[in-house]
Amino acid sequence: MIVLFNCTCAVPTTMDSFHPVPVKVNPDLQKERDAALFNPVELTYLKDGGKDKTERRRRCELLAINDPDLQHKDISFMARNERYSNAVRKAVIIARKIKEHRLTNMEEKQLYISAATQYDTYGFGLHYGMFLPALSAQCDEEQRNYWLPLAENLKILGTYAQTELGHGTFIRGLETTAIYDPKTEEFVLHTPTLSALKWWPGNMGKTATHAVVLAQLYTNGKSYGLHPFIVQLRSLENHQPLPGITLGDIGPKLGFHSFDNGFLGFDHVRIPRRNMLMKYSQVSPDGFYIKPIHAKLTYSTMVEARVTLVSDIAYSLSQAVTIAVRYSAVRRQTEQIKGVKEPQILDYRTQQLKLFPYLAAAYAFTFTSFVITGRYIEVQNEMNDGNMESLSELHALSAGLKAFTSYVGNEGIEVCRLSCGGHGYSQASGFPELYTLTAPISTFEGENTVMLLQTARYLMKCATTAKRGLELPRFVLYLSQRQKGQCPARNESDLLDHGLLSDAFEHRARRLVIEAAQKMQSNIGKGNPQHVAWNNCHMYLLKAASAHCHFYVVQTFVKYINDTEMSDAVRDILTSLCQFYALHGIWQNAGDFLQDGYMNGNQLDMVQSLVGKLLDKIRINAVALVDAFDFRDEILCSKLGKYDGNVYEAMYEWAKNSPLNKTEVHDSYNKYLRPLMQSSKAKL
Ligand SMILES: CC/C=C\C/C=C\C/C=C\C/C=C\C/C=C\C/C=C\CC/C=C/C(=O)SCCNC(=O)CCNC(=O)[C@H](O)C(C)(C)COP(=O)(O)OP(=O)(O)OC[C@H]1O[C@@H](n2cnc3c(N)ncnc32)[C@H](O)[C@@H]1OP(=O)(O)O
Ligand SMILES: Cc1cc2nc3c(=O)[nH]c(=O)nc-3n(C[C@H](O)[C@H](O)[C@H](O)COP(=O)(O)OP(=O)(O)OC[C@H]3O[C@@H](n4cnc5c(N)ncnc54)[C@H](O)[C@@H]3O)c2cc1C
Repeated sequence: MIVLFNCTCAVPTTMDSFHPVPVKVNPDLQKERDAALFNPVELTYLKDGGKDKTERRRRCELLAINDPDLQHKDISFMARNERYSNAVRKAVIIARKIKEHRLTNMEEKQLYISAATQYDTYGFGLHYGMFLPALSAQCDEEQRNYWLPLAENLKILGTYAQTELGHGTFIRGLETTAIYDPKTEEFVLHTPTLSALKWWPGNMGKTATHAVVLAQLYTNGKSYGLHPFIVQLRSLENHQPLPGITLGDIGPKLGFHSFDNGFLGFDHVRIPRRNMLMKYSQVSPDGFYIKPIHAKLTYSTMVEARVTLVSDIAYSLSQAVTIAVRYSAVRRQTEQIKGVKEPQILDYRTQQLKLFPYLAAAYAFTFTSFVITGRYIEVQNEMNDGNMESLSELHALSAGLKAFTSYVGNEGIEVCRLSCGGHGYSQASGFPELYTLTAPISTFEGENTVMLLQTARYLMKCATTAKRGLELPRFVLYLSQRQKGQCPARNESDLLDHGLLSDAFEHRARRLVIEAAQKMQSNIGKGNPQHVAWNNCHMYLLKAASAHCHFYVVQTFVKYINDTEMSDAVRDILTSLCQFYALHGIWQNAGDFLQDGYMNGNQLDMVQSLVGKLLDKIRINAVALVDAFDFRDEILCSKLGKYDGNVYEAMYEWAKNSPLNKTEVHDSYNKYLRPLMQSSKAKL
């Protein structure tokens, strides 16, 4: 390697550091680490749930990273076909290795998969991410006993086929039909129109042998709405599509290049009656329909996926800020005083204002993901006991948080990319892959606007319940409390109080929810039908749902700090980060806090001044805060975000591997350039 950058510092060799020693660390990055006011590893333990969990995670990651069978050239240099093939190859190896390493616990499997796939998609993502969860949630016991062992042992490979070419959001409008034929005790699956082709399901184009297909159930001449069916798509002998089934890949997308999102059509395909997943609703051999205990139980796979996506977005945003903060500590730009070294770009206030809100959000979303995952497990247990009471709450919470966090997460990743200037645009930065992997989270598993409107729908009902003085679930209890008048902050120190900040977001959410409910009422009062009133009020509803989610995140951050044991140093930095998250949120949404006079101009001035002051507190700890996420270089896959900060050498090495550099003179010179240049009459 040509050394273009001379480094002098060695990585600290504490017991807790897992980074390879002795690499030379960029001195600017080392200086940042030396100046930090807390030990990042303490925060790592906190985030992972304890030192033993951190160690277990690192062991799992190393198992994958050090495995020669899982190595390959950089995916940036692969064409799509090669990427797909590589993803499938790795998925097969991963499955074998998980058994060999006896990784039985789900968390360990996920850690291993994530380290093994690095920043590419997992070749069996839909199989494990949606097919298996759908089977687990929707099969009755006999079906579970039959299908789960086949799926778990990869004897069959599955996908989740719901969306159609003409219908994604409005799933009640899906066109694929499953008509019961009592004579043969079979369902006949059919795609009646072009727009009814299943379109988008991941791993369906080329990989899956089976699918959980969502189709409109008809029996005895009556329609009973959407139900899940397990359907074999390809032969288990030679992988050819079965008779009556049309399958293919939908072509290249913005990202997800290794993924075979597919299309699927049925031409009167017959499946046995017991291929309808019958945990909640059943069709008897003679065609009698038994309805589920809750109408929306068919949608439960999506709820689970939305909960998971909150963790995924927190993870991706953490990666983006890690890359951008480390690079900003290493990158120097624009001489300020003649002859004095250019400053680190991290010292520019504008750079801090770009990055620190997302650094704070990455922590806020991580803690939020813990809470929503916990709530999901609680509700799941209640539902297993036949109690469906909290399903609507969970739907509203997961839909809203999936949308709120993915909006911010996608925006944050793009801002982080921009904050790295030109190099952020290179695939070497890791941003293009990170961005395109996370961008569709705003769309899949429920388009974000639609999801926020679902949350709003629930909040409108709660507002009515509150008005009637009836009981509300814990997470919306605030709607039944009276507004607290004006913000009591008299000085900046008052504004740093977590309770006061949480109250401000609570006030804003309650006001916007009540306002949206009033707008709806007055719209309906004017004689508009419900759906027209709803459409007329979209802007209020969206704002109300978003403010509710924002409050939920602030409140969760505050509660996490209050309820969790940690050292004073870590508490101090998390407190600053939480204050910054909340104050920056107020500053960015100042209109909402001023609109009803809850805050005044003077208080807003103080908010702005505090945002500036907190930048300094975060600045000194910024590198340590991203180090605490504890991403190995092999997982971060970014030449800009390397732990040792030796960015320029890494970029140069990486560029040398570009396929265009295989020969000094490219073929196109002889084919095109030379004839052009030599045909010219002009002589040198
Ligand atoms: C060895 C290895 C072992 C282990 C490995 C472990 C892990 C594997 C590792 C990695 C894999 C991880 C991830 C996967 C990999 C990659 C991911 C890649 C791609 C992602 C895949 C993407 C998939 C999809 O996108 S699937 C399709 C998703 N589609 C949607 O989300 C559609 C959105 N639309 C809807 O949800 C609905 O139609 C609607 C918009 C909600 C409206 O529905 P509907 O019209 O029916 O309802 P109404 O509006 O009339 O409301 C009626 C009523 O129902 C309530 N409601 C609605 N939905 C729900 C619900 N879900 N639950 C509960 N209640 C619901 C609604 O609020 C109304 O209530 P009220 O009447 O009371 O008001
Ligand atoms: C990478 C990727 C992977 C996917 N994987 C799968 C998969 O494995 N299986 C699967 O079944 N599907 C999958 N999907 C499909 C995905 O779930 C849908 O695209 C998603 O649910 C959004 O639906 P849509 O495309 O119909 O969007 P649309 O609903 O057409 O959205 C377009 C616009 O219309 C607006 N809009 C729609 N309805 C309303 C409304 N009621 N009120 C206000 N505005 C509205 C939206 O806000 C948006 O702005 C995948 C999609 C992608 C991009």
